[in-house]
Amino acid sequence: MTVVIGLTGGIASGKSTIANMFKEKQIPVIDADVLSREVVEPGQKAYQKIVKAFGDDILYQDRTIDRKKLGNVIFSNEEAREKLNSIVHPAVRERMLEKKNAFVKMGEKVIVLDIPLLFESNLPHYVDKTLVVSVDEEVQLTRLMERNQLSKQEALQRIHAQLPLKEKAKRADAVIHNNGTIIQSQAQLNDILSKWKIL
Ligand SMILES: CC(C)(COP(=O)(O)OP(=O)(O)OC[C@H]1O[C@@H](n2cnc3c(N)ncnc32)[C@H](O)[C@@H]1O)[C@@H](O)C(=O)NCCC(=O)NCCS
Ligand SMILES: Nc1ncnc2c1ncn2[C@@H]1O[C@H](COP(=O)(O)OP(=O)(O)OP(=O)(O)O)[C@@H](O)[C@H]1O
Repeated sequence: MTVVIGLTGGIASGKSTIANMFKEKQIPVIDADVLSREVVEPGQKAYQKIVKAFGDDILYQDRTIDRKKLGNVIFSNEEAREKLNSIVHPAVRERMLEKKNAFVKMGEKVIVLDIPLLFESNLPHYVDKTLVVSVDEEVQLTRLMERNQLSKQEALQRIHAQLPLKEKAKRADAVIHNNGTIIQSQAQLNDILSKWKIL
């Protein structure tokens, strides 16, 4: 039997940081953000649809997608965001399930799906356990502004494009509070995995 863990949280709350801890334990991680980049490469079906919907303005000169520009469009306009989601999400889900099934066939006992929008997209049925990485909003804001070089307003728009972290935490099977040090978060992860009798 394979246990599938759905790793989620808010933008810049620390999902990739926790995903790396799983990888260090030789547990495979399938990252929806990585897949969402692959499915919009030129030549892919979703790429054509995005160019049709958003025009050449969101392309670099070599016709690849300028993600910063597209991000500015969709995080300031809910209708545009829903349009992009409707193009990208089905392709991501298809690839994610293919990859998950391949790991199951290989006999992996634990698989992690890192899905930022797990709750927003109603995907908890894809997984056996949900794990939310949470932080206080001030910490999230500071880390997001620093990592992505965003203004406060831009960062807040991105945070508010998602379900509040408190709501995600309420729905989760377990929560890692990532306000402290990485070592403290690592200890929380180890406790959760031993409670779940994984490792
Ligand atoms: C808008 C895009 C081009 C910005 O690209 P960029 O490289 O700057 O960011 P990246 O893809 O690494 O996403 C960073 C984080 O933003 C948040 N985020 C991304 N897209 C969305 C969205 N549609 N709604 C809410 N939050 C989102 C997630 O927390 C994600 O982890 C890109 O995020 C995108 O194509 N989004 C639509 C697909 C999507 O929903 N991806 C997230 C999960 S599949
Ligand atoms: N406990 C921590 N202490 C200090 N910095 C941290 C901690 N956890 C994560 N960070 C930093 O915060 C930023 C966001 O973390 P990370 O990239 O893991 O988040 P994420 O949830 O995967 O983000 P996104 O979904 O937006 O890609 C990164 O710059 C990371 O180095």
